[in-house]
Amino acid sequence: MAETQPVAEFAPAKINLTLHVTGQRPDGYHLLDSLVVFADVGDRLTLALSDTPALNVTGPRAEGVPGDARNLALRAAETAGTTVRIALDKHLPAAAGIGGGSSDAAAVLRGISRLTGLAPPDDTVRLGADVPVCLPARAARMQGVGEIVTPVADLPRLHAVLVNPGVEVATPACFARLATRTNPPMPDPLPRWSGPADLIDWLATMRNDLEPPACHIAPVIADLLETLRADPACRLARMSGSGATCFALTDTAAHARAMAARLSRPQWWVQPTRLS
Ligand SMILES: C[C@@](CO)(OP(=O)(O)O)[C@H](O)COP(=O)(O)OP(=O)(O)OC[C@H]1O[C@@H](n2ccc(N)nc2=O)[C@H](O)[C@@H]1O
Ligand SMILES: Nc1ncnc2c1ncn2[C@@H]1O[C@H](COP(=O)(O)OP(=O)(O)O)[C@@H](O)[C@H]1O
Repeated sequence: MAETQPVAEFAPAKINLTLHVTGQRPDGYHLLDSLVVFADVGDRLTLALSDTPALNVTGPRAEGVPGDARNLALRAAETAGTTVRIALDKHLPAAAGIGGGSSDAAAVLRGISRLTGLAPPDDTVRLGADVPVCLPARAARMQGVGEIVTPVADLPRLHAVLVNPGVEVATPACFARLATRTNPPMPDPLPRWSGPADLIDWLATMRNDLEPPACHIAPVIADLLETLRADPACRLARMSGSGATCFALTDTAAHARAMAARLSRPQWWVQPTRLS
């Protein structure tokens, strides 16, 4: 098969504004209720249909990312029953609670759909719990173990700083340390927020249930959250996913940029961003 013209896809960082763990299935997977948004920072992929699968990982965060069949980008193509050549320009820290691998997998599935004209496979949760929500990459409520994705229309756009303190937290270890597995869900239906300030006030009454276990596993996360909350521009600080990346919400883009400059540390990944 002659290679097709490559298509480009952006794989944005996934942020769990809330992450409520509401139960556990008999197979051990946890039931979640999470308000998920996407950042304007992320990985960049190009892919083309080809005879043999290939993956080239480059970019500032390429180190340590598997370049072989373990990579979720290649596994996504396999799930779609397609052979592609993928160039992955990695900007997101891995194993960081911002769904880098899942967002790459979703970007591959979107790219393959554009190349073949076929719809993505149904059962994408098998690739990873975050893949279904990363497929549309739009603000959504995520439930079940990740397979139930309900778009949230008109979510006010937020300004934020993302900070990863340079430690990896293993997702299973984080779930395993939960004190309780049956915690209250978010309200149903979700409220309609009048604007960013209203949304932030409401978020302050919600939770990330994985934050206490992650802080126990990696106390540097608790220190980071304390630093974020002490900053004059911070309206709300919380961890995303199973960590260790945390986000601080600010009133304006200028505040996010100024806060990011104040937070610069050698081992930290710090990004001002917009979430929507
Ligand atoms: C916690 C979340 C929240 O969005 O984000 P991350 O921290 O990964 O970004 C996700 O549910 C993670 O998604 P993902 O990383 O794709 O999960 P998977 O590969 O399917 O699962 C990794 C491991 O996490 C645990 N797991 C994951 C999802 C879930 N609903 N219940 C679980 O108990 C299981 O121990 C599983 O073996
Ligand atoms: N494309 C990818 N990018 C990053 N990590 C990947 C990728 N494919 C597989 N992995 C593996 O998946 C693990 C989880 O990565 P990632 O999806 O970034 O984290 P998280 O689930 O915490 O958001 C990493 O430890 C890495 O070895």
